Amino acid sequence: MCLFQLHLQLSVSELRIIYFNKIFHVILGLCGSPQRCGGWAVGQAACKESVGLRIKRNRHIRSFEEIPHTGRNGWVNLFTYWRKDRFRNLHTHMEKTFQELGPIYRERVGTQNSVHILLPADISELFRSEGMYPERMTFQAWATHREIRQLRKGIFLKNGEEWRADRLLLNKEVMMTSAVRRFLPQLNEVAKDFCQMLSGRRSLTMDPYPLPLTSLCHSSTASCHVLYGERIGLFSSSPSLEALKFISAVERMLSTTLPLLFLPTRLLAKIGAPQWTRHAKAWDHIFSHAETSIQRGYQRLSSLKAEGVSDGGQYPGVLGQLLYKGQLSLDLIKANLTELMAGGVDTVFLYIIPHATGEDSWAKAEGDPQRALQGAPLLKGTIKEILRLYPVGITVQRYPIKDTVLQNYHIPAGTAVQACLYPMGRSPEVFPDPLRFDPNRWLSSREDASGERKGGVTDGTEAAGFRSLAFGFGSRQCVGRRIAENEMQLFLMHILLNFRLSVSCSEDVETTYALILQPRVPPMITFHKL
Ligand code: HEM
Repeated sequence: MCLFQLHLQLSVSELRIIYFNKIFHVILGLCGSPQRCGGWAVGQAACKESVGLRIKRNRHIRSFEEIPHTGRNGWVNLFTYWRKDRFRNLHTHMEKTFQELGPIYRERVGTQNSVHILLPADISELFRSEGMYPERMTFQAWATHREIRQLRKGIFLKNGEEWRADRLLLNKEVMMTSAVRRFLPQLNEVAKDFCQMLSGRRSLTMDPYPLPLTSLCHSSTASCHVLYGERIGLFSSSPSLEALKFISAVERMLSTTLPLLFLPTRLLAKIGAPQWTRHAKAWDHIFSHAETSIQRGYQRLSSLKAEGVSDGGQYPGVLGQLLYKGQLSLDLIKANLTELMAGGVDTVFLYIIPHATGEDSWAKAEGDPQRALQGAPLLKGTIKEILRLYPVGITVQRYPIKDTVLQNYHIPAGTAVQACLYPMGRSPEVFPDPLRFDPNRWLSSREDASGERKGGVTDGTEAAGFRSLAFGFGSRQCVGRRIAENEMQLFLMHILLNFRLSVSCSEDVETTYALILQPRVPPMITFHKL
């Protein structure tokens, strides 16, 4: 699942963030709270050693029960969540709780009990105990929908060997460098067409409310082009009804997921509760859209094959690649592409308000999108910086497969642990001057564990690689990552090549959480044709 949130504003000499400029409290030090753990610094130092070593050397590992917590009764907590409308402010609630309790805390909400961490050293420790088949917390409502409708699950919902088998096949189509090379021209074409669509007038001011829709249109068009090898028809003056209905179904699916997170979905389904019915109907629509696209793609490829016509070297989309290879059944192709398509659409809120970065990589690359992106490190840094401050998904969750130690507390195998990205991105312990928007902080030459560049690094440990985690980490990280990153960078590059942008006001813009992090009110943006 996923969404782009780019929100910058021009300044004379540097890119400066303005969109979400609410000043949040920085993470406080450790002193004061009686529940606070033995020491943040101690824990960080300890995490540089292996868990095994620490267990031997440190005779004072504290018990799980001693981890600072927000209250023992999950139902009282759930009631407080509801009373204080905390579901929509989960990210700021987490940030405040870290400030009060230190770098690790437990929270029980309803029947869910999880440990929260934010320091890269601890997240790197969590990564080391995730095993060969990493698992996330499940969206039970999504799983219930597949079970009730007797549909196959895709990688988002699968676990164990079944997940790994599908995931390895999909990695070849969307994550590997050879795959990226194949689909870059599709993404480039969509980004160019989007600019073309905006180019009709010398200057165009976009109302905040259609803007998210426009962004969704861009992202879904890009994902659709890569996944199915066809355009979804959203960039014309009269976008196709089918495409608009699909987008609205994805929006409904997302907005109805959150309230179902802490409720027994099977029971709700049995009694036909309206919350459930709305959710299930939205998924039904998403599946029927995928079915139609797959049928169309299948027929197109079959007729080309029957006529002995080659595709002329044209990329047939992930669908075509999977069909040609025949390693996944049609049911599984459908299950996975539906999840990929929903994942690709739900995220893209692209509010890019930058000034020209001074990078002339496009001219130097002579129209080759791959070369252009390679020559534009600041674009990459910009995207990372935005996702640092406004991660789409506010946490990444794992269940360690072996007992581990975090911040000197014993964490039994199987505990739900949430790496909290939003508080991490704003922590001065992790990023110097965290509220400053500075893409340059990512321009270091060092690489992290996933081959990505590190940013604003404050120490030289392996954990330094665990700072840019908006796409998750390890083998379960976002499978759409390469699509998303390249789509965002190309979009940003084409916008910069064609427009100067400005934002009408510099007032604070607050964020809200609705399964993904969103702006409460998107800003008004003007595109001035260059
Ligand atoms: C800004 C864009 C995006 C962000 C920030 C994002 C973020 C994430 C995150 C944090 C995860 C969980 C990773 C983990 O547990 O370690 C995830 C998983 C996933 N994402 Fe994305 N995503 C984005 C775009 C996309 C796109 C474009 C697609 C599809 C084309 C996609 C499809 C998926 C799928 C299918 C999974 C589940 C992978 C698995 O369980 O193996 N995402 N995403």
